Amino acid sequence: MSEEESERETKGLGRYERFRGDHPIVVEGLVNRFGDQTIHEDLSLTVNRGEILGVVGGSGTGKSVLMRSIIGLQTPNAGQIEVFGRSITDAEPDENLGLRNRWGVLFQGGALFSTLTVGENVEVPLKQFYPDIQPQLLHEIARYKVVMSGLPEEAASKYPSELSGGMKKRAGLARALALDPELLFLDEPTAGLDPIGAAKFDRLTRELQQTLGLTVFLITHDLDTLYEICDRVAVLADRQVIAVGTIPELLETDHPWIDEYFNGPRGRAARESKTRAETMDNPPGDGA
Ligand SMILES: Nc1ncnc2c1ncn2[C@@H]1O[C@H](COP(=O)(O)OP(=O)(O)OP(=O)(O)O)[C@@H](O)[C@H]1O
Repeated sequence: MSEEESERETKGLGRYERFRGDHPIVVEGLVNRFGDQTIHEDLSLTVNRGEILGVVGGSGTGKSVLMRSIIGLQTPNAGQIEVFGRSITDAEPDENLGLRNRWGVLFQGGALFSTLTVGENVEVPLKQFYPDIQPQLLHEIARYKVVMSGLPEEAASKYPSELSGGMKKRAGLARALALDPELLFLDEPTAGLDPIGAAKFDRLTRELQQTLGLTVFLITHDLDTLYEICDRVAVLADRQVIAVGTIPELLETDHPWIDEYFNGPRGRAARESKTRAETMDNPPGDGA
């Protein structure tokens, strides 16, 4: 084995290689407890490369804790988590797995540094992973990510307090995209946005996923988002992922929470809205 091959064997993917496996995230037998409260018990989930996976569940079912476990911010009590084929759970908290620059995260609320401009916020991960980068290049990359996230270029010099809720989400997205990730984690990206802003954010997510070849792990309560852009949906309930599949597949399960969620008034409205949009795009008799 050459030196290069042996290094790859121990370190995993080289920085400029893309993950070619089918499943960038594999979670098996995950257990998370806080005191005597069990959040996850034997939870398993496999994410397919290139998909947008919606993650849903009632409040407090542990969607954010699951995301935090996958990105190594939460040490589980038991179980295995592999990201890009490397174990997150076996690693020491500070161990450099060569993975953290391969994913981007949009936390709930954006989690921007309030004393930094939007551009400077985007520069933070760039500086962390490329400490020798030239300032001019740093600014240019940051501005590019700002524009890519659907913000005007001038937004780069604004502070988070000067932005609307929707713009803050886009700024958080720009920072999540800073390092050209292969995997994007979005925690309730459309929460607090008006329906038009939410629909625009959904479209942006889909466009970015398609053009950049991203795999997206998307926690949401937004039924329209699920219908519009998610390839599959994972449902958290009873401390586990109780079902994962396309929405039609989920509708065939007879779990009461899934039934109430998708067949309740909001679920029906989202489905009808999706059907209406599809009918307008492909009117009957248009396919001849
Ligand atoms: N660091 C922590 N210490 C103690 N309990 C925690 C901690 N983090 C999360 N929890 C608890 O774990 C449970 C799951 O939290 P989590 O934020 O993952 O839920 P969620 O499904 O994302 O909820 P929501 O949809 O309301 O955002 C909650 O009861 C929460 O209080």
